[in-house]
Amino acid sequence: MDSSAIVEKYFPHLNAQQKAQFQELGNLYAEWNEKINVVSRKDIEHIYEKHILHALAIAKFQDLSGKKILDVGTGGGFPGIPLAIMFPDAHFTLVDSIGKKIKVVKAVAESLGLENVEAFHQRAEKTKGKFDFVISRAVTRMKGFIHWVIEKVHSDKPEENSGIIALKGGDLNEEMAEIKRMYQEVSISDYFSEPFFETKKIVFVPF
Ligand SMILES: C[S@@+](CC[C@H](N)C(=O)[O-])C[C@H]1O[C@@H](n2cnc3c(N)ncnc32)[C@H](O)[C@@H]1O
Repeated sequence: MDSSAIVEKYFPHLNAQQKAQFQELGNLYAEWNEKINVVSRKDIEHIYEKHILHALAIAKFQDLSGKKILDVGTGGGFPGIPLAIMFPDAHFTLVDSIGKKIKVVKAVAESLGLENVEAFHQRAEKTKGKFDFVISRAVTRMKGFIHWVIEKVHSDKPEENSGIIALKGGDLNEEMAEIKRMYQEVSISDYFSEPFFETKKIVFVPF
């Protein structure tokens, strides 16, 4: 398995607790993935690069300190769990429509002592509450996603960012042409130099 060194390379100011949590995270997913498949078997070797660091691209794009975040279709906890380690004073609600994946999320959060994570076996459409940001990776096309979450995004401070932050790959022109809203697209290779990120993007839809 690759190691948390790749996280420390791009986030040199982690405290001792965060370093320990990131170090443990790979082991926890390796163990849980034997029982419940949350990342593909071949990807577990590259979990730090392809899942953990990928999730943390959102931390490079947006400071989430103090924010309320909803991770829709979190699967085993991506991008929510790595971001919850990175932003201990932000609150994360993670939902997925598959119960056994949420079981993994809860177990991982508990093992790490993450007190800023709640996880629910729930469809996005049924999730209640208001959030500063809704985040996701690999769930559905943006048009349908906006429909699911439009009522759930709010901002107390209009001068600060709020909206959807999605991790996406490849050519997004066709998908994003379906939406009528303004959006911003950022290449993750602006932050991370590994070839894996060459085709990866962050899409921000402000609300
Ligand atoms: C390809 S997986 C991605 C999981 C995770 N975000 C990741 O990147 O590893 C898509 C996930 O979205 C979940 N999902 C799909 N539609 C959903 C919905 N309407 N509400 C909640 N979760 C949903 C699926 O159960 C699945 O776990």
